Amino acid sequence: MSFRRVAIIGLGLIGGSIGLALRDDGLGTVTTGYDADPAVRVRARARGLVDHVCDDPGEAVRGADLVILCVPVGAMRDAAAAIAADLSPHCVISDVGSSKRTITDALTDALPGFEIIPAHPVAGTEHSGPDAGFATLFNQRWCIITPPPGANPAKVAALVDFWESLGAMVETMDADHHDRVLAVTSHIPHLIAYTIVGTASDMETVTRSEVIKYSAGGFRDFTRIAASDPTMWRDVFLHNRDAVLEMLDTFLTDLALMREAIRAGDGQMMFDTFSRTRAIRRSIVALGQDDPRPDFGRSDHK
Ligand SMILES: NC(=O)c1ccc[n+]([C@@H]2O[C@H](COP(=O)([O-])OP(=O)(O)OC[C@H]3O[C@@H](n4cnc5c(N)ncnc54)[C@H](O)[C@@H]3O)[C@@H](O)[C@H]2O)c1
Ligand SMILES: O=C(O)C(=O)C[C@]1(C(=O)O)C=C[C@@H](O)C=C1
Repeated sequence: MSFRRVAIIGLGLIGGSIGLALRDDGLGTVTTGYDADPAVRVRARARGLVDHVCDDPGEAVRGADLVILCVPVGAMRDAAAAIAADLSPHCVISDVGSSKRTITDALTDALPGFEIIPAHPVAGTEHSGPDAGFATLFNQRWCIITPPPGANPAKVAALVDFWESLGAMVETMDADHHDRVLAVTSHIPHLIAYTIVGTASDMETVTRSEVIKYSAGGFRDFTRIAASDPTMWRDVFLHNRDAVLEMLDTFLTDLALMREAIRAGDGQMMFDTFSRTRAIRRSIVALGQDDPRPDFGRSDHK
């Protein structure tokens, strides 16, 4: 089976990118969309993010065989409740949220009896909103699908095909495992970036102008990540709390070891750690999995 009519709820970076990618896929998929913010709907129409931008969530999902919720993690339950009465009984409900356990539970509660197959494209930028999306966002990027136990295998396979048709590489895993992995690879890195940029700008001995003036190197890379959407990231930390706290404890233990090495002048410990992490970066690049976007991975990106 393949999805002929796709409804996108939330027309920001991720929803808009899905719409644009579907427009370009040549498969003739009909797309509809809705966003709670009227100004976003205006921009979505102007950019042609979907074939039909609706002013009502129910109208957007009527007749759809795939509905993808592309709203902040904390808005998933309300977005699901708003479409419940208008869904076709056969349709698949999915999402793109950055954490998976609490979303799976919220969607199962809000939409009893529907086929819910959560997903997370591990692709994004620090930009958000309807003008931020682009059709190639998912090319060669992972999309993790977390089918709940008992999910219909044919519908899971159709969702895998759907994401592959957008250019993504797909992996399936359990929602709790997803949340622990992403806590380390995405959520804590964002927390570190938000914190270090905040720390630097708060320091009394480093004026704001010095922070800006000398931010050409590593700090500049942190500022890109720390510019990510505050609503999105607040929700991620509220909803992936347990996994983030667990991984944060491990990170803080390692940071304390590093602090002790610096205090004790243990150059060998630092050299060994930095050599190990350099090897990790080099293996990512060798696998061709550093960022394929042409303007990323350079020190002069915006
Ligand atoms: N930004 C990233 O890098 C990235 C990557 C992968 C997944 N995600 C996930 O994708 C989701 C969307 O993120 P984004 O970056 O596209 O955010 P965004 O801010 O660009 O877009 C979200 C849109 O949802 C709309 N919205 C909010 N509540 C709504 C509701 N109840 N009904 C309808 N519309 C509603 C907002 O008006 C906004 O336009 C989030 O769950 C996020 O965790 C983000
Ligand atoms: O490239 C970026 O700007 C991102 O932060 C994208 C990123 C990530 O951490 O990799 C951010 C959150 C998502 O849920 C998925 C992707």
